[in-house]
Amino acid sequence: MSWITSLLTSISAKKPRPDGKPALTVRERFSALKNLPEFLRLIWQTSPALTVGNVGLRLLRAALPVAMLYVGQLILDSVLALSRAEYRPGLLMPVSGYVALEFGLAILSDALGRGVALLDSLLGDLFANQTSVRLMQHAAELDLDQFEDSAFYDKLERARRQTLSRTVLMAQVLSQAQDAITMAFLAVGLVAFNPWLLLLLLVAVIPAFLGESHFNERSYSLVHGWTPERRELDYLRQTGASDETAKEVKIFGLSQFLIDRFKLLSDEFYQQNKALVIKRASWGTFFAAVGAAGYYAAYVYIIMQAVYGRVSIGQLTFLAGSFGRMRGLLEGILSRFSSVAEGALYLQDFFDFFHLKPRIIRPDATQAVRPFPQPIQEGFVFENVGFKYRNAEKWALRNLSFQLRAGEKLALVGENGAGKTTLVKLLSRLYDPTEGRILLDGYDLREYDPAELRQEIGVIFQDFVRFQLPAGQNLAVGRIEEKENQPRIEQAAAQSLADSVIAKLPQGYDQMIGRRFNGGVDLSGGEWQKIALGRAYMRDAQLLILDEPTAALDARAEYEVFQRFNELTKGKTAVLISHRFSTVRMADRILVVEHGKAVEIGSHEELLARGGRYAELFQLQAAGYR
Ligand SMILES: Nc1ncnc2c1ncn2[C@@H]1O[C@H](COP(=O)(O)OP(=O)(O)OP(=O)(O)O)[C@@H](O)[C@H]1O
Repeated sequence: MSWITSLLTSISAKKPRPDGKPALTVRERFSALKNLPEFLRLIWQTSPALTVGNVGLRLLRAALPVAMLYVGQLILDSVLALSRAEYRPGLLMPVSGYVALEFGLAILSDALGRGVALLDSLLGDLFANQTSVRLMQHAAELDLDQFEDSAFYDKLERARRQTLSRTVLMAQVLSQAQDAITMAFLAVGLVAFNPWLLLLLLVAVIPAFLGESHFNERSYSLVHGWTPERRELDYLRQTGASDETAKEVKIFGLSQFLIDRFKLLSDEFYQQNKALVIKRASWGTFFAAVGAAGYYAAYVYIIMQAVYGRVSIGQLTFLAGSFGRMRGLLEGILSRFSSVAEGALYLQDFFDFFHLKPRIIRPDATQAVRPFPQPIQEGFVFENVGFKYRNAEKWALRNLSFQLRAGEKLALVGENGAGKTTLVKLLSRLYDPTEGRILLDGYDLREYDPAELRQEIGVIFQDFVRFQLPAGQNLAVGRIEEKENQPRIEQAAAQSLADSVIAKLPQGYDQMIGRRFNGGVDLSGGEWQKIALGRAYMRDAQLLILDEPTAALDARAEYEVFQRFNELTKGKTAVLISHRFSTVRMADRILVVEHGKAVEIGSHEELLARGGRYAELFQLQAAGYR
């Protein structure tokens, strides 16, 4: 009897999951089902008409099996009666009527089955599309720092992967209801004959159900625990073969390194999964045999009843057919139940992602939202601002105080990692300070609507995005509402010197740039930078921020860009980050940042005269040119 002990241990043991957490209990598995109503509501919202149609067809279909079995019984009994009677004309009439009825039911059943499959697939596609859109919308609302958290990525990843499999869950939940109704119809006949048969059925099927749900939970845990590694696998696959990485992968001969890592991870997953699926298949075979034994016991019982003449041959086929179908249905319902429960566990991840809330939002209804000043009067004041990145030990900025006056051009200088880009991110409220505050015209930046603030700020980051879009649209992303406004796009291109780049493209503003898509043309680093700069000019922003906007430009282009920048931003506030002192010195004032603190602020001349940090850095660079 050791196999029974082993089965029971295997099913009831609370083995740790691969992610280190204990295995889910039956109660936890059931409690995941609470996600289903919300899920059904989402399906209903996708298309009420398709949902009603789907449920209606399934209800009709649910009644068909019992009707067909019953007509089968009538046919058989009348044929047997006929075979015993003398032939008389007209005697065949009822039989042919029954056969015609069964034929009609068979056609109807097929048509309904196809109708259900069609509505399932239409509803499923719509649901997947709408979910992807919701996913993108929600991701767009979240804060930048949430994107920098790897736990967040795991959630996003799981939510993404589940968009498609949710449509399978939908079909499963609906089939579950349909089969339950069919079972109820069939059960009526079976209970009338002998209620104990129903019990036998349950006993035969329940071990299979427990086994299934146990293995479903194990496989959920395996997949769940492996999310970070699966993200890494995707990353390795992408890095090993993509246009963006091909150059360095080749030059540094990295492909074997990437392949080895991929193999190591994927083999490990394969081994763990293999062990699980083999166990699952073995137990599955055993449980199926238990189910079959129950079925044949009942079958023998019904046959005996027919032999003793307690039921007719027609009833024998009806009962045996009902029992067989019920076994199939019950097995289906129970095993689907565990995969529905598994789906519901995955739904938890899906809803978890949607429950993530951004923190940088419009002030709530109890506080008045301060209108953005038109124009800015005093400017921005940093008061003892400190900022620490999520999961970072070190402060990126600390005790930072200075004023960015309205209408001035302020340059930020400092060594790598000093905190310049971080300062700019706080100014544009991609993050909020961990300590201290930033004031705009005397009020905390948090009192303004972040969306309005971002409209008034134009930022071009050093790691700006090279959108795989036509040249014109690549500029228009600076103000996407104006994407059809060709004169405006051309003007921005002229201001940022991107016009000469675009003039060389075979299809001008319509030329796809970047190599990802057909016919795309790639640009040089400096050419991309000119396009990105054009985005800043697309905006009507009161504050322009350029984070190393000219690092890839040649000396002449850089000089020209800044001449223009000064003319074009007259009266506007601007922040420039640059390591080139030829650029920096054009600013009205210069702020020197060191280890997250402001160490000096003043004009080029003032700072040189002071002979401090700026003067030292300036001399250092100037010496290189002598
Ligand atoms: N997303 C992030 N998560 C954690 N730490 C970060 C993040 N971004 C920057 N840091 C850290 O914050 C500090 C300041 O970085 P920041 O990018 O502001 O420097 P920077 O002055 O702009 O440097 P560079 O001249 O190299 O562009 C650095 O120590 C950096 O490692």
